[in-house]
Amino acid sequence: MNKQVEGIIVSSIAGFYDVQTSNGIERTRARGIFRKNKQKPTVGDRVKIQLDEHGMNYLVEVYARTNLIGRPAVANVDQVLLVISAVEPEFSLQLLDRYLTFFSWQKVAVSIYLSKTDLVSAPQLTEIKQNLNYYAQLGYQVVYNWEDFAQNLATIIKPNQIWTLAGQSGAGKSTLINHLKKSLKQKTAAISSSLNRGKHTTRTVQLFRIGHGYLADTPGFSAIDFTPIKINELCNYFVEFKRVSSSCKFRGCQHLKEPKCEVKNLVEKKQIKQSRYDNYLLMRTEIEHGRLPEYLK
Ligand SMILES: Nc1nc2c(ncn2[C@@H]2O[C@H](COP(=O)(O)OP(=O)(O)OP(=O)(O)O)[C@@H](O)[C@H]2O)c(=O)[nH]1
Ligand SMILES: [Zn+2]
Repeated sequence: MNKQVEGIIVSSIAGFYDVQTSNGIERTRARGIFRKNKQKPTVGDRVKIQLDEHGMNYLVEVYARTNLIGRPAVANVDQVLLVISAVEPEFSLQLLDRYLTFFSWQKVAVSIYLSKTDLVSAPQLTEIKQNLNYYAQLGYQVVYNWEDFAQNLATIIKPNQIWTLAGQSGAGKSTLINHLKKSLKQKTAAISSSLNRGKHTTRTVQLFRIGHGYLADTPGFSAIDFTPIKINELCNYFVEFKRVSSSCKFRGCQHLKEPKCEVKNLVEKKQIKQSRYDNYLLMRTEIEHGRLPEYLK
């Protein structure tokens, strides 16, 4: 008898998909129907598989995705661990706002990890922390110390959540993954040793089990493009603008030249950070021109 079970694709190699089920990992192949429909099963996809006692398991259904982000792509990302460096590359609020806006649009929660704190002076670090405090107050988790974070990861990552890393090139994503992998070695060993990989197969991205959730093992992505965002919706992805926008006089207020705008009012009162507002205007211009600035290509 054939049995159908559900699971999550944790890695894909040369046409095979490894699916974590409640009974461990099953190696499967995709049915031809996926190729015909130009639907490419992807790591992170929630799927239904058919187990065959003769050893050929098939992936029979891919459930609708909440999102598909990164390079290599991961589906159904719940949370991004955004790596921002204190220096090399220089700490940038503009960059931070770009990422936060992009992920807000993609309906992905974000935790912020500040890397390279060891390379800046105490006053520089204090200034950066003051800036990041604003974001902590908005509700973003801010992490300064990966050791603490690694220790608590199993409880921070909720059951079946999928986490991935993002951040500028050189920010320290690979370094962080390596730290985390080392400190989680015992817990992640199960997946790696249960699969005997061919030597010359191309690997894409693999999900590691952490507690009852998953973390992608590759750095995710550095460049983002939010020019597909509709310009009139951009303000909804700035969480503090969105929260107060019902107090603006006009419905659908874009917080530009409209009278009695609560966002502008709070910027003036310094309750909304000036740089957030400035970056909002910059992103509007960018969407209008429909292109990525040179330095992010
Ligand atoms: N001193 C110090 N160096 C760091 C830290 N994190 C990363 N680095 C260094 O910064 C450089 C870039 O780090 P990576 O981890 O390769 O950065 P990445 O984000 O994976 O970069 P891409 O692969 O280009 O996207 C490496 O030389 C790291 O050793 C840190 O916390 N402190
Ligand atoms: Zn307004």
